[in-house]
Amino acid sequence: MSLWKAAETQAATHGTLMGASDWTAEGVSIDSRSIAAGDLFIALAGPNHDGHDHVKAAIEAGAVAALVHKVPEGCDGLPLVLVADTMTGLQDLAGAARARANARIVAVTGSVGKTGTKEMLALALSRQGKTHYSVGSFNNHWGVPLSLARMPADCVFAVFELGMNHAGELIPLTKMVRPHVAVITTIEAVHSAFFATTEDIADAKAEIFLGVEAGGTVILPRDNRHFRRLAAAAKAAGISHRQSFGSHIDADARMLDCAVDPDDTAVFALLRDHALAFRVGVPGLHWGMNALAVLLAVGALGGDAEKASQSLAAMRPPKGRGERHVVAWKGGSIEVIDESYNASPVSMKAAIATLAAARPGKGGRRIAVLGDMLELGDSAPALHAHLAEAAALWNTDLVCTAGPLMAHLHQALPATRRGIHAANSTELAGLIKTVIKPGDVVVVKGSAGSRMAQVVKALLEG
Ligand SMILES: CC(=O)N[C@H]1[C@@H](OP(=O)(O)OP(=O)(O)OC[C@H]2O[C@@H](n3ccc(=O)[nH]c3=O)[C@H](O)[C@@H]2O)O[C@H](CO)[C@@H](O)[C@@H]1O[C@H](C)C(=O)N[C@@H](C)C(=O)N[C@H](CCC(=O)N[C@@H](CCC[C@@H](N)C(=O)O)C(=O)O)C(=O)O
Ligand SMILES: Nc1ncnc2c1ncn2[C@@H]1O[C@H](COP(=O)(O)OP(=O)(O)OP(=O)(O)O)[C@@H](O)[C@H]1O
Ligand SMILES: C[C@@H](N)C(=O)N[C@H](C)C(=O)O
Repeated sequence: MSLWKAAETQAATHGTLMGASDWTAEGVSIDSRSIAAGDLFIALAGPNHDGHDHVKAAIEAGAVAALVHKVPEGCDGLPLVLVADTMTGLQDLAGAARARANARIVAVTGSVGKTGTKEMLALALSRQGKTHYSVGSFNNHWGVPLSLARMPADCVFAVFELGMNHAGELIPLTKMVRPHVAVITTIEAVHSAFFATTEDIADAKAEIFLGVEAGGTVILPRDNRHFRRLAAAAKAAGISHRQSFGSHIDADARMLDCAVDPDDTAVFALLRDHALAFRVGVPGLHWGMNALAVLLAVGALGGDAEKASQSLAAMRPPKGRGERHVVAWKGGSIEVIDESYNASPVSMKAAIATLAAARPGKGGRRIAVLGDMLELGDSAPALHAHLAEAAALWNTDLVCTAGPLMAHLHQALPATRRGIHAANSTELAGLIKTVIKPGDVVVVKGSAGSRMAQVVKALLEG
């Protein structure tokens, strides 16, 4: 598949072609360590490396050419596109991809649920037309232009995830993507160290409206306490098509009932006046709610929402966001639920609530193994301690903890639920095997920086 011919790349980036100029790139990459044959490699400067030092390696690994702002040593004669600045070059390529596209485009933001919702949209839309979507959580000033630059000219739908942790960051991203539909999953105290109030978080998420195409649609969380603020911001941005999802009686996609099972989630909903029953292949009320946003977005893009609802049974959790593993354990087995990708108060509570639906084996327990939640500012100790209430509400049998912030939860737990506490995840990874018994279901969660993936690894080793 031809994505960027040399001449198209030159025109998009106003660059100078050097070396061979008859190449056609089938993909775009910014990382020599994961080059696919046929990629165009873009050499970016980051905090740890300068991609220019890896141009030769990228071409040896199969890149057809590299976009550079200087010719690295030993790269004379290689196929290059020389530009003034490679970051601007990537953005220019993204802009050219957007300009030539006929796709109907949806962009997803929100305090949590962006990646899961993006993946559900990708799954549902792929069954209705050629769909391009961002990989992983590529949602920032590098990830969004890279994902756009990778968009094939002939796709019917495209799905992008937009992230921020400071005010102002979404504006350039949404103006680059120019979505026809913008989804806000929810507004919560995530990255709250960088905001004075959740109103400020809502305002920063509402920046996504500023790039929505004329005649576009916004999909908003009806049950969220900032719903009216978001709706007013959308109106102020000139967007007249505003739809909502939630349990609220006025929601366009209204949750009537949701049954969380060990393996998946059954949703009964009203899509305006049309009743729908469908399953999402991941357990959790939050997955059911996010699915309603997906159905509205599919409809607003011109797709078939009912067909989309039936696609979602095939959904599987993205890496570190609820992946389930059955592990042989001391003559029996345990179930490990890997939620180690990230954590915030709202997603911790959702994980604890979902654990209640798990089915331990004979004599087994429901155990939460939790690492510090980061980027929460001064309220972090209290927000950690408050999780004791969620554990009580959802009858978690035992809570093991790691990290200085989780020490506050450890103290707040009643003795009956209080498991071991370790200074950090490395220490907990060494201790956890002494606690877990056959039949247990164990959810492991913490912020990426808390490295609870080490605990998951220890458990998977059996
Ligand atoms: C630029 C880049 O992608 N870096 C990734 C790279 O980092 P590395 O440590 O290697 O060094 P550099 O960044 O300095 O490298 C510069 C370039 O050199 C390339 N390179 C390096 C070595 C080599 O041998 N060959 C090379 O070609 C390199 O690829 C660079 O192009 O690798 C790391 C390990 O895989 C990556 O973690 C690192 O990724 C960075 C962090 C990144 O942001 N990547 C984006 C593509 C992205 O979208 N990543 C998302 C996570 C985004 C995120 O956290 N979003 C926040 C909200 C955003 C807020 C905003 N303010 C912000 O901080 O950006 C959220 O809450 O969701 C993902 O990985 O899923
Ligand atoms: N609506 C929701 N309410 C509560 N928790 C949620 C909700 N949606 C997703 N989650 C949980 O939040 C965590 C992160 O999910 P996901 O990766 O989809 O969010 P994200 O916004 O993309 O995160 P990031 O900004 O780190 O990329 C997971 O544990 C997921 O189960
Ligand atoms: C890294 C970013 N995607 C994120 O989600 N950060 C929070 C604080 C986390 O890692 O849990």
